[in-house]
Amino acid sequence: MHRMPIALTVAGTDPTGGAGVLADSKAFHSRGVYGMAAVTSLTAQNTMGVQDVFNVPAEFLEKQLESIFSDEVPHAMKSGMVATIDMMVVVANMVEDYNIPFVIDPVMIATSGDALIEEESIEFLRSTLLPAALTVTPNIHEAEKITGHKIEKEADVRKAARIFLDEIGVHSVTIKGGHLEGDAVDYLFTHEDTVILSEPRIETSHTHGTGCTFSAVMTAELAKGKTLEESFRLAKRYITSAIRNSPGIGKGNGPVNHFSFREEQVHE
Ligand SMILES: Nc1ncnc2c1ncn2[C@@H]1O[C@H](COP(=O)(O)OP(=O)(O)O)[C@@H](O)[C@H]1O
Ligand SMILES: Cc1ncc(COP(=O)(O)O)c(N)n1
Repeated sequence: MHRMPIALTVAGTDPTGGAGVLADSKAFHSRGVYGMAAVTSLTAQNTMGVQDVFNVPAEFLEKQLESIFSDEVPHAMKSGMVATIDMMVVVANMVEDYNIPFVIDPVMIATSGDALIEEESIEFLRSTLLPAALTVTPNIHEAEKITGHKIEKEADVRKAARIFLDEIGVHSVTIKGGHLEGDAVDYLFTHEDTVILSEPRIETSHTHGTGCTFSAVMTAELAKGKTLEESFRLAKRYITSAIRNSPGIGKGNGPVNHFSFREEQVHE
């Protein structure tokens, strides 16, 4: 029997498969990791926007997590869309009980601009959930919302990182610069050092689910026992390939290709 590393995602669904648990599961699988998923919310969405959201009751999220953890403890986990404080409490309790690498993608708004979590839950996210993570992976808008500061250039990214590390008390923060101008530059800040990764910007509107996919790949690598920096570097290479080879699905902001990086490596 060959035991595979296991990664768990705690996130919402996107029935068109570009974001949320479906995207995470594809990313886990393509990295050779066995994927599990506990669903927080069902969304009715597509590449054009979010048409509706149905939040799972927090007690039922808890039941899903109990089913998983009483059977197998994953080697790493991530959270995506966690819409309410009650659901955040359930996730925070679970993380406290099991000491596994935990990546928080602080999903707040979809690429289309639609809100995905309750405004009141943001303070709870800041005070309780974020300090429990090994790393938190905000995009520029999420970093602005969490720190309360506008981010336009690298100096602002560095200031935001100080707030995450010194005031919020995160272990590390991975700030994704996909929404800034110029090259696609991402930053990993820990208390000890900073790693900056840059790739030329790809001219495309097909970036639906990039954040979900990026954090899922980091989680998959952590599940294999890779370091935070190794996981960050791999996720950057993976997402660049995934965006470059997007499958052109839908009428709006289409999804990325979760398998192109793997195919490139097979042919290397
Ligand atoms: N047009 C692009 N070209 C190349 N890389 C991109 C592009 N847009 C986003 N990325 C990369 O995709 C990842 C997700 O970033 P971002 O778009 O900032 O987050 P989110 O999907 O959460 O909004 C990051 O690694 C970012 O640098
Ligand atoms: C269920 C769900 N979770 C997350 C996102 C954000 O997606 P992105 O990765 O584009 O920020 C989404 N649109 N839907």
